[in-house]
Amino acid sequence: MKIQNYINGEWKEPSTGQFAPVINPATGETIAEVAMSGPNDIDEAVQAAKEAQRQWALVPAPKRAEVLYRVGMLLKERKEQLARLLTMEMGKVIEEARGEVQEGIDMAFYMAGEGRRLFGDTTPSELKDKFAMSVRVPVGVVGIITPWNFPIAIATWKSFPAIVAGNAVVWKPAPETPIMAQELARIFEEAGLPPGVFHVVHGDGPTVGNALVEHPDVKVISFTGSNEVGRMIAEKCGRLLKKVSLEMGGKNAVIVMDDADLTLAVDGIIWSAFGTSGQRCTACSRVIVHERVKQELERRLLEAVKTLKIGNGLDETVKVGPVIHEEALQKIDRYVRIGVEEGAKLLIGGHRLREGDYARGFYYAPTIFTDVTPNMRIAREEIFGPVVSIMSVRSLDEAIAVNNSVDYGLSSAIFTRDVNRVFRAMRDLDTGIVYVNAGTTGAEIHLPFGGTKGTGNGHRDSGVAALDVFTEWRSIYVDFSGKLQRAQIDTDD
Ligand SMILES: NC(=O)c1ccc[n+]([C@@H]2O[C@H](COP(=O)([O-])OP(=O)(O)OC[C@H]3O[C@@H](n4cnc5c(N)ncnc54)[C@H](O)[C@@H]3O)[C@@H](O)[C@H]2O)c1
Repeated sequence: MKIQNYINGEWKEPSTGQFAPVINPATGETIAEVAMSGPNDIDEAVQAAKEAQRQWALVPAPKRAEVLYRVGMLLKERKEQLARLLTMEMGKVIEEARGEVQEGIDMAFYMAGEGRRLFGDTTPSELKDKFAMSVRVPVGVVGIITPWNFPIAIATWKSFPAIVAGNAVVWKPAPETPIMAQELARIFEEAGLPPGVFHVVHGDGPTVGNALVEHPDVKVISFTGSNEVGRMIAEKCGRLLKKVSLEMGGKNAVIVMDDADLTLAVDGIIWSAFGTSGQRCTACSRVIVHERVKQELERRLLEAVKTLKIGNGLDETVKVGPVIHEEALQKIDRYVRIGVEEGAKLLIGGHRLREGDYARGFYYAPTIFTDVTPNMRIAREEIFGPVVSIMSVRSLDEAIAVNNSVDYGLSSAIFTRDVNRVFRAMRDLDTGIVYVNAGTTGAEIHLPFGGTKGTGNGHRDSGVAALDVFTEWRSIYVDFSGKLQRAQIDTDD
């Protein structure tokens, strides 16, 4: 399968004529080839998007929303087929792949509903016979740049609100996972989205991603990915005075207090630490446990990890799939060596899996460190693999301080039965998402998604908050007095 760009409603060869292999991480096999485009392809897509956007913005929003309803229905019909393709290109287990497609379905219906809202504000004017309101208007052409770990969900979080708000979209997916991008473009086409409103240009970050960021006709960049790349993009957008929304990494912690339901805590930790092989921005990579229950929690975690079946995610009984590629495996392994050198104690795992069926894919054993201290690198830096570090504390105050001591602020969780502790945690955990008696993953699409500190720059994906990224506020004053009324001057006082 040769994956082309989708520009102005047509499938096109990249101007470079170049393609790169797409590898199934479970088997190491090449399953497709993806276009490696150049800046010219971005320019062509942006010019077409600019043209199409003018007409699209004139379509009433409830009519724009009807396209999203049809997109939602098509995603629903094809859920199983899409989930299987997703598992093949990205590696996550089939159950999670179905969940990811479901996020897209939910987002389609939710944002279709926004087509009949897109609420503005009316407010009294300070002058007589004058009407004041503010309305959302589209920004124009939106550039979307996404990572490989959620190849379809993140694109739906960004493109659906952008499109319902009347923008056109140029999307650069991660080169590791182009198949989902191809499928989403096909679905938009079948749903009747006019040509030119949605484009996909494949390629690498420094060439194609950068061309999108720097293009003068792209008014907003919505980026999800690593902190290093996000910072670089933010610097460029700062110089260009371009609006940019950044969703980046996490170093998310589960706090387990001494009154916690430990069975539930173990389930929550295992699911959020080893689901998607730890390759979620919200993955649990730290456990902050009260010293009184540390030993018991460790014993139960060890037992649970031993039952996890690792392998090809297409097998329904597999719970942990491969990681994305060799480079990721090496990075994870480097961090494990660092942890050992820093003096952390390896409870389980800490090595690649190479034997038998694992020989050709990219597998890492679920890994738990204990006796980790908050200043160690494995407790501070994002590893993005199935590695979790246990730290012990003596109080809730200390747990909150340790949670908040890292540079990231995406997600956190607390297990406790004490309502006072729950409300303290809800107030004081410095993360964009807080879970009570659940793991650090599991966001729902109608709530804002994003984080504080090094995780982002204050914007949010999902929920109504996403519309703030893809619209501008326009304040409108209508004076029906028939005379010139000067604000702040022609008042009665
Ligand atoms: N907070 C969130 O919502 C969220 C969600 C998922 C993943 N992530 C983060 O994503 C990271 C993993 O994904 P990744 O390895 O694909 O990230 P990455 O930053 O390497 O790549 C993300 C995207 O940026 C592009 N890119 C790379 N260099 C670029 C450049 N110079 N200019 C423009 N674009 C460029 C890539 O091609 C890719 O499409 C992790 O750090 C993870 O935490 C965050």
